[in-house]
Amino acid sequence: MLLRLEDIHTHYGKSHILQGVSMEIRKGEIVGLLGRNGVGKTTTLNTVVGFVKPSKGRLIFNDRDFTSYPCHKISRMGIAYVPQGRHLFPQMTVLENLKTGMLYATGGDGLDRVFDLFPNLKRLLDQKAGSLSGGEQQAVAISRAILKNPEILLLDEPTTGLMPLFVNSLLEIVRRLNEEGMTILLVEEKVPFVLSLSHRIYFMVKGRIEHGAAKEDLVERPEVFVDYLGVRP
Ligand SMILES: Nc1ncnc2c1ncn2[C@@H]1O[C@H](COP(=O)(O)OP(=O)(O)OP(=O)(O)O)[C@@H](O)[C@H]1O
Repeated sequence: MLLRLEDIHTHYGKSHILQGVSMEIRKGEIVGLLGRNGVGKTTTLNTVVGFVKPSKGRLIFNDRDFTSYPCHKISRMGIAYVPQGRHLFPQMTVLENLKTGMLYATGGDGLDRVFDLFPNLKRLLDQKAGSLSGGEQQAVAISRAILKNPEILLLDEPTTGLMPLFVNSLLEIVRRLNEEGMTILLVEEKVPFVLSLSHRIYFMVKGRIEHGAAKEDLVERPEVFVDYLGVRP
């Protein structure tokens, strides 16, 4: 098992947001995390990367308990995050943004790999990140995350604000990263996107994982999506 969440409880002040989240992600998988707005998907990712500390439960990565680790140590361990909204530095150039991802770089082919995945980035290096299109910004955000050569990449709503053409190329990029060995945890509201990519999907309801199933099982039982999300895939 690469990443395991064991009975995770997370609070924001007095609000008890995660109420016992347990899930497992095996090496090499793409795992989707679905749920209605506000059930705690982003909080789950924020808890894994150490932005917020759980009040109860354990986080395990490669058999190591990292529940109490600070963010930078979690990042260095091999967990990368592309947050919702991308969080680039808009006034900095693309290259400067990428360099922030190289601070803790542990190896890999660095920028060559990024240009291989996103050839267009090469001619945008001197442009301010804030001037780029949504698709280009997403490319920078993903590139910055994978420069650390992580074992697992957490993606939060990566298709938000992308034109359909970019959504398709993002799908191919995520698939390719996975084929090259990267494990992916994907939070995304576009169900067809998640269904197309994921090997397994977890369904979250009010701060808990209520259901988890392999993609093949879900394809045959679309009513599961209605039960947990209120939509058909
Ligand atoms: N910093 C915060 N302080 C207090 N409450 C928060 C904070 N961030 C999120 N919440 C609350 O925690 C709950 C879960 O939010 P979260 O963003 O994890 O949900 P989500 O499933 O990712 O939903 P969405 O798809 O809307 O992003 C929501 O009720 C939200 O209002």
